[in-house]
Parts: sequence; C-alpha cells; structure tokens
Amino acid sequence: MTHETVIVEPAPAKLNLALHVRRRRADGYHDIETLFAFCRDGDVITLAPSRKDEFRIIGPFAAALTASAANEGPSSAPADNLVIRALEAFRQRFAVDARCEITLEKNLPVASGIGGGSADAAATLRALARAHGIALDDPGLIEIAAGLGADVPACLAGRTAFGTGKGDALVPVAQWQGTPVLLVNPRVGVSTAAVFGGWDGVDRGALDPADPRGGRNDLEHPARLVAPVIADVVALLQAQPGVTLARMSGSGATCFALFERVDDRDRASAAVSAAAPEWWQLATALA
Ligand SMILES: C[C@](O)(CO)[C@H](O)COP(=O)(O)OP(=O)(O)OC[C@H]1O[C@@H](n2ccc(N)nc2=O)[C@H](O)[C@@H]1O
Ligand SMILES: Nc1ncnc2c1ncn2[C@@H]1O[C@H](COP(=O)(O)OP(=O)(O)OP(=O)(O)O)[C@@H](O)[C@H]1O
Repeated sequence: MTHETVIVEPAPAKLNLALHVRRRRADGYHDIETLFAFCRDGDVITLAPSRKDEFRIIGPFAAALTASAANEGPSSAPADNLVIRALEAFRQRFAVDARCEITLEKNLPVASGIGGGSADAAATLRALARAHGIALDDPGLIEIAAGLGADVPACLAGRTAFGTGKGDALVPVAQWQGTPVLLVNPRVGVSTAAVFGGWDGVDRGALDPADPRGGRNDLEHPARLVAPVIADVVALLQAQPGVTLARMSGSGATCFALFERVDDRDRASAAVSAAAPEWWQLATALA
C-alpha cells in the first residue's frame, strides 16, 4: 500500500425501488429498467497496509460465506469472494502489487437481492482507489466494476440512480434521501440467475423514473416460485400503518417498506418481530 492509514469504507445495502425486465438478450442477460437506492447501513470493508495479504470475514453473516463452502460449491471459497475478485482486478488494471489486509464485516444476508456481494466489491474498489490516489470516476475503475457484476457499477457510485441496460447504464436521480425504510428477509437465499431464468418473457412496459410507486418488480413473481414465503413478507409489510411503498428488492428474497415517519417504521419493525421473530430485519433510511 502507498497509504499509511487504515481505510474504512461502507458497503451499503442496495435497493431496487422498482425493477422492470424488458427483454432477454442474446448474451443471456436481461435488459432492465430500475431505480437504485442505497441505505445508510450495510456491510463494512476495512483496508489496511500489511506485510502479507490477508482476508478476514467477520460479522453476523460471516458464517454464511465461509462455512457454506461445503454445500454451495466454489462460489463460497475465499478466492471467489467478490472482495478478492475486486482486489485482483484492481491490481491487474492499475499495476499495483502492494500487500494489504482486508476485513469484510458481513452484516447483510447473502444472496438476498440487496447487493451484498456487489456492495462489498464496490466498497473494495473505492477503498483501493483512495489508497492509491485514483479518482472514483476513473473509467478503469468503472470498467472493473462492470466486469464484476451488473449491480457493481451502481454500488460503486452509491447514489440513487435510474439504471438501464444490464442495470449498469446509470443516470443519477436526486430524490428520496432520508426516507425511513425497513428491510425484511425471511432467511431464504435466492439465486439471481435462477430468478431471471424464471421470468415469463412478457414485457409489461417501461418504468417512469419519477414514479417508483407506479412501477413493479417483475422479478417478484419468478422469485415467489423459488421462495413462496416472499408473498407473506410483502403482504405483512403492505399491511403496516404508514407504509408508502412495500415491494421485493432485486431478485429477492429481501423486501423493503418505505415510510414517511421513523416511528411508523419502528412500529412496523416491532410488528414484524412479533409475527415472524426468525426473519432478519434492518431498520434504516435511504442515503
Ligand atoms: C437483480 C439485480 O440485483 C437488480 O439490481 C441485478 O440485475 C443483478 O445484479 P448482479 O447480482 O450483479 O448480477 P450478475 O452477478 O451480473 O449476474 C448474475 C446472473 O443474473 C442474471 N442477470 C443479471 C443481470 C441482468 N441484467 N440480467 C440477468 O439475466 C444472469 O443470469 C447472470 O448470470
Ligand atoms: N462478499 C460477498 N458477499 C455476498 N456474497 C458473495 C460475496 N462474494 C461472493 N458472493 C457470492 O455471490 C452470491 C450472490 O450474493 P449477493 O449477496 O451479492 O446476492 P444478492 O444480494 O442477490 O445480489 P444482487 O442484489 O446484486 O443480485 C452468493 O451466493 C455468494 O456465494
């Protein structure tokens, strides 16, 4: 590392306030239109100079990424972690070979539609860019992000944005900052590829970026086929007093509810705890 100090970089949870699937492409990906928003909370990446490379995962969902190696295959190996893939791509692109120690505090459930891995990769790239004096809008950095996953460019920018193409063509949108939000995950992991694979191929029309409430999440139906409990999560959130919008995020299974008032969000959180104490929750606000 050229830097002397420890860099702490937040990897906030990503939400898709609406997500319209328009078309399956020849490369297997789908053209989507989505409104990305980011929460004030999420995972945390810490980057420190070190004599040798080290990677640690701590936090409530650390075990989901490490201990599951046996039943989830190679994607759970540390070398396949998006943090390490981001580090390697950065080193190659910017010809950096200084050793470092990276700690991932895994607070977000894995494979849950809130971009955990994408957010971690993006935060790693931001931390490395800061350490090596590279601008966050450097085209090389954005190119690395796009190569790591469709959601990574949005997570790199970390700002409310309208996304088209694979979700990687971004136009910033200045809205909804500070909106109280409750995230709820029924602790069922959902594969993004499987959910896109279950889309019925029907184009239900464009998304108006000014009107997420008038939009949809076209992945909710195929995600419910994989994890039927998602319908219960959305129904419970929609029934809470003061909710302005409740919907599934990304490819699921995490669902979110937006509120005008913090006390309504907190009352909803208590109601969800009472109804389903085993479900994961995060009471936060849009950044
Ligand atoms: C569902 C969203 O989270 C919404 O923001 C994203 O579209 C998914 O982003 P991501 O997890 O970064 O996705 P990637 O890791 O690039 O892709 C995982 C798999 O999802 C499918 N995929 C993803 C994005 C997209 N626009 N079309 C797709 O069909 C592809 O099968 C791909 O192999
Ligand atoms: N740092 C990481 N955090 C979470 N998952 C990771 C990470 N690195 C690699 N992965 C792998 O990526 C897969 C998808 O995880 P992730 O949490 O990013 O999905 P997601 O929340 O559905 O993302 P998205 O909303 O972008 O579709 C997991 O099954 C996991 O094996």
